[in-house]
Amino acid sequence: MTDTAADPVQAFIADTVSQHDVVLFMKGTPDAPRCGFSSLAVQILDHVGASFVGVDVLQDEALREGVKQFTDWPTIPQLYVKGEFVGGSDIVREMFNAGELQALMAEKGVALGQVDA
Ligand SMILES: N[C@@H](CCC(=O)N[C@@H](CS)C(=O)NCC(=O)O)C(=O)O
Ligand code: FES
Repeated sequence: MTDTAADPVQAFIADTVSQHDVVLFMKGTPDAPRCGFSSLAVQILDHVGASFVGVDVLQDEALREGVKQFTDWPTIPQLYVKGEFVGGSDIVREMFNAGELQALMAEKGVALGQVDA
């Protein structure tokens, strides 16, 4: 367990995932992903119509490492829904293919098919 109060990067991650329903820590931005794994996660989120906040870990080395510590998951991308870690691109793809990603969003009260403001 990391002490978020003592670590500003951990605190930033905790705040970000609590303030936004759907957050993708990724390489690059949703409009310009800089890795195929991040690109795949973006495409799936767009496809299901989920509005999400993309956080580019390539902008900050401490964030790139910190997000791995946050949920003890070694890679990027990382998807969070309502503050809970869902998985990386393999898990997101498998859940999408099984209809489970859409079900998870519905279960957690995340509106799909909304146009970004
Ligand atoms: N199989 C992984 C693919 C993601 C992956 O392997 N990411 C690597 C390359 S982009 C990574 O984050 N490595 C650590 C790093 O770049 O800091 C998934 O399901 O998300
Ligand atoms: S940046 Fe090389 S695999 Fe993601």
